[in-house]
Amino acid sequence: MAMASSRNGAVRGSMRPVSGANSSNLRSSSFKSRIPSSAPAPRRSSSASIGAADNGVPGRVRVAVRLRPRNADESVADADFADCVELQPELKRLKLRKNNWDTETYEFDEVLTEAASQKRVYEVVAKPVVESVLEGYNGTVMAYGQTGTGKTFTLGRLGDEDTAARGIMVRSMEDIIGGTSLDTDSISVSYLQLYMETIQDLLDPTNDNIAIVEDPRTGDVSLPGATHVEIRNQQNFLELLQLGETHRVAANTKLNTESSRSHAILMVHVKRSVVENEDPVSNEMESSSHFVRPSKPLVRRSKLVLVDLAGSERVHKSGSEGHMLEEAKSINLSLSALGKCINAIAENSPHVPLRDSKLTRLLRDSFGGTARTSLIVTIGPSPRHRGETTSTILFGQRAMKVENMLKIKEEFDYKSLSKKLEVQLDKVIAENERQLKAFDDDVERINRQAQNRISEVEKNFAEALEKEKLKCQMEYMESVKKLEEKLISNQRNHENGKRNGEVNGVVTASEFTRLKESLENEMKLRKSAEEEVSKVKSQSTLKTRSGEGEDAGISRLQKLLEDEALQKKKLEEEVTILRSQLVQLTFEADQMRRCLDRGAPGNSYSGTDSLPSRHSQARESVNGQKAPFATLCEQVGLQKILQLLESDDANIRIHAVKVVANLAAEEANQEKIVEAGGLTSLLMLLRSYEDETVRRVAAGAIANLAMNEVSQQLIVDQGGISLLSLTAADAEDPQTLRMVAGAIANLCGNGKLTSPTFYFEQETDQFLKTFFFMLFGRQTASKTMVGWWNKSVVRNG
Ligand SMILES: Nc1ncnc2c1ncn2[C@@H]1O[C@H](COP(=O)(O)OP(=O)(O)OP(=O)(O)O)[C@@H](O)[C@H]1O
Repeated sequence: MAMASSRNGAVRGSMRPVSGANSSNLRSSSFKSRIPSSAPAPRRSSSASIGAADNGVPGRVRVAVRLRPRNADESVADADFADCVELQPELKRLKLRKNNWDTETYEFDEVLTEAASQKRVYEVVAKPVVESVLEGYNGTVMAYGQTGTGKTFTLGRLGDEDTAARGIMVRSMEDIIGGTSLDTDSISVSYLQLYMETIQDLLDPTNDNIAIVEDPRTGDVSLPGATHVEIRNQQNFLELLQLGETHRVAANTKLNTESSRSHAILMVHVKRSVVENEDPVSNEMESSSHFVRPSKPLVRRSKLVLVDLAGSERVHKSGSEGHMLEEAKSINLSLSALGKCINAIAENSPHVPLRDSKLTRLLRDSFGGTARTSLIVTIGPSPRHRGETTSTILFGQRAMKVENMLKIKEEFDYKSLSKKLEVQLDKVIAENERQLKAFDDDVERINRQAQNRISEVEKNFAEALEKEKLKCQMEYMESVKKLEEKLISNQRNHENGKRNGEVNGVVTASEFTRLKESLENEMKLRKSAEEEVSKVKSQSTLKTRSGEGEDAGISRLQKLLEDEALQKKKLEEEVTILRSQLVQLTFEADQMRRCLDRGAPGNSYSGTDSLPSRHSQARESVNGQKAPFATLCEQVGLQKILQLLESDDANIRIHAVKVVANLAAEEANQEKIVEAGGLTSLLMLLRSYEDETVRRVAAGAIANLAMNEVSQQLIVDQGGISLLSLTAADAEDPQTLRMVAGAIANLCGNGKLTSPTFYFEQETDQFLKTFFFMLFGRQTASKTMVGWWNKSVVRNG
């Protein structure tokens, strides 16, 4: 391999001054403007991948000719001779002097004189191709010419000392970087040389035999073994170019001190993302959906191939020998294969010998393929190389006949689509997570509020419970205190009575004992109630601490509260009864005392033995205070006392009926008792047969009620007479009979009840006994009764 050296001017310095060039009359023209058919508008593919079968846009290979200025040798050697070519750039013509008197004229797409700047050369030769590459087409810019005519100068100069000297490679990359976006597009390069029919990697010299891979379906050529370097900026690229140049094979020949011995191929891969226009129909359909359909991403992959061919040479002129001769042969062979292919394509030959050389295989897309191709042929002015110049010009002329079919390679960018979908999915997931978190926060907040509310309710409940308990305790203590006071006062009275030797058994010791027991029971009940309350409270505290089953706890507490209320009600009933008992006892003691004072028995029913009488209505005490039963009635309530008549407890019933009987002795209460349903209850007790005392006292109560005119009619209406008669018939106790008789007497005494005959249809002994008592026990028996006695009872014996 020949010594590596720079061929791009970075080392060799700048171009020598143009000699003999007259550029003042040159008219600038655009290569692009002359190839309107090669500037197709970008179009969109309807398929995922656009193959070669798709309709393309015709695009002829454009050819420009560039004349190198005379070099130092030529200035000396050809000093007396005119250039072998004469350029007419304004006419895009070149006149080739065959000899002093004969010229041949050739037309090119662009004619660039020795004075043409690198910038102009780039703009007319390469820029249209670069623009096409940015649009998605493949493009090729190739330099062909005799050795030493300026191919590398045109293509490969870096211009690091003089930016004006930058060649096509550098300027192309500048425009590609400027025309793409780092965010959405990518640029990568491979730099290779075809040397002695092997493809070598200029970016990695160890990679020196790269295979050409052809896609049998599309015919696309690729070099998968080549190094691909991503380009992020121009500096990046310049460094790569320099690196590649150091690895390119060059040699010193007679015609070029730095003659390229290989074809250099720079491949620039451009991948651009384009967004397909939205489909309005599907957009409408999807507008109602929450899912935002991502725009359809497409990707266009294009390739710019910049080829700096090795120079064709006549070996006897270049002086190549030995290995260099082999190189020259190989170079000429590949260039000749390229020429043959171009000829075949230009002449529409059915066979194009692409396979004759690796160069033609590599460039199959550039000539007769889908790429936009621009060829610059470089020539020297020296008449000594007229033959080689002619050959170059003819090569260019044939190339101009080659028609390519430009096609965009466009495909769906699945990678980008998946990336976009991933981003969208991430957004949806993030949104979902945000909503979930908000929901959890809401739940937590509601839970917290509920917990606070429960705590508040529990606190209120505990407070209410405590208050209720205190109230109960206070009431209880008060009741007990009152009871005890009354009990003490009764005991005192009792003892006084005893001392006076007037005890008649009304308030017995056993009754006091029972009362005491009742009080003790009451205390026990109260104690158990208190225990229950503290138990409930501790349960409530435990429940609150554990924080479990608040609802169940609350309902249990409510149940306990209800039980407590029931218990309280019971206690109240008990208190009522005790009160009534006390009142009863007080009353009886008072009555007894009064009787003793008067020296005669009381004449109203006392709940014991006294007969009811109209004269016993006044129940006010001497000093004008209310009677004890009236006070009881006010304290306890008549309704409650009457309810006790139906109590399940016989003891309570007895006390209740006694109280009611005493109440009934007071005229002011009689109507109230009847209106509150007391009469009905008393009549029922009369017939209950359960206890003779009850019957007796009930009869006494009825007898008291019978003194009232309103009550009398109600007694009759409710079948009271019949009940009294029946009671009289089966009563064993003379006291009972006496009470019944009193009741009937009071009823008859009214005078309004004129048909009592039915009383006497039952002529039993008991019945007669009743009336016996009635007649002899009471002076106030009615005349009707006496009449009946005379007529019926006495007559019948
Ligand atoms: N247009 C030009 N203006 C000034 N100098 C030029 C021009 N073209 C070429 N040269 C000079 O001519 C010499 C040969 O040029 P270059 O090496 O580019 O030729 P080449 O065609 O690449 O040769 P080879 O095929 O042997 O590699 C170089 O010194 C270069 O600077």
